[in-house]
Amino acid sequence: MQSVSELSSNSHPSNLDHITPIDFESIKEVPESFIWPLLSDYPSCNSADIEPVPSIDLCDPKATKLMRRACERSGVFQITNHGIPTRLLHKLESQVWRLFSLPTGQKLKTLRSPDGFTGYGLANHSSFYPKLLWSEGFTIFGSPVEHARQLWPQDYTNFCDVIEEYQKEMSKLSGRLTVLLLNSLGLTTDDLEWVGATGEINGARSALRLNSYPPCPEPTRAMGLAPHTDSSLFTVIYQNGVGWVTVRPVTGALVVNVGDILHIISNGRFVSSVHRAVVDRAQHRLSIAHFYGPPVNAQLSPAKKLVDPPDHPILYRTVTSQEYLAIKAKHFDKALALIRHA
Ligand SMILES: C=C1C[C@]23C[C@H]1CC[C@H]2[C@@]12CCC[C@@](C)(C(=O)O1)[C@H]2[C@@H]3C(=O)O
Ligand SMILES: O=C(O)CCC(=O)C(=O)O
Ligand SMILES: [Fe+2]
Repeated sequence: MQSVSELSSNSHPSNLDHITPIDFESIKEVPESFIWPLLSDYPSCNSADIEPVPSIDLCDPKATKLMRRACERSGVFQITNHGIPTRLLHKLESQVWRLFSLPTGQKLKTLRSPDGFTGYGLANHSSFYPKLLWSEGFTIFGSPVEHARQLWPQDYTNFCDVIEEYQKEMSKLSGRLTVLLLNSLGLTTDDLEWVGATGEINGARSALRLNSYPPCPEPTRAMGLAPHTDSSLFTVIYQNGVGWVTVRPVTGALVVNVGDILHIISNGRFVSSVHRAVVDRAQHRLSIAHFYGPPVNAQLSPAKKLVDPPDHPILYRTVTSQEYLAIKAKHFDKALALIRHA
């Protein structure tokens, strides 16, 4: 995969093009602005050379050991026995279809603002790339009721109820995952002042990102989401099929990837996985990503137990979550380098 800097340009046009998805209903061919430099990492037809992402059963007594190995190697794994009801996943998927199949004009009523996050639009990292993303998305922080009322003035409660139920389930699952991931580092929840005993984060800054990747006539030349790492502690993703370059979906499984913040807390031991989303000629792919993150005022620094010079020097200086998000929003893939410990 090309490095992010190879793909990105010096100029960062922040015009509306990098916020407003195209009208996929009327488009018949891929405009030049969506054709990326030849991508060397499009999933090859033979899946033999695709390193399988480990699938971990959360009830397996070896779960923490398997997680540690996956997080040290790639920063991504799939989970089964996660306890999220299948009928909820199906209800969620049908609400997400319902949103993205609205007429473009209707969706554009909730277009996110240039320096905002919530609402309809291209992923924020689009502005770091000269080419445009073949995708559309919708970001939710807390309740989506304001935007839902604009999308469905007469009938918005179903959407809000399903989103709320999913957010509650994701918070519980994220608490379980936090305990397991900290244990896999030899840490407990006491090592992080902003995490409760069962892994829940008081005042968590969590977000839901709904992603839609319509069928694309030139799937090997377009980009669904450009290479990036997530700024979360970790992200839990439900996908309806097709899958990433290395992640072939196991039905019913959820994908977990390590975010920048867990990478910092692990003092660099866990990989914050660079990932991207591919598109397909025939399939319309959806994914729902839940970003689990600390409160904005949380002090982020490598856990003391993991700093042990000279073999394990401290890699990052302390920043608040808010400071890190601001550095990431401005400097994107250079954010971690900018907070390296002198
Ligand atoms: C809570 C988050 C996390 C965000 C910003 C905000 C809402 C949308 C998320 C994403 C989703 C798509 C990739 C990414 C890189 C992007 O551009 O928008 C993510 C970003 C981040 O993880 O930094
Ligand atoms: O669509 C996917 O599977 C990737 C989503 C993602 O990486 C994101 O929303 O940050
Ligand atoms: Fe991501």
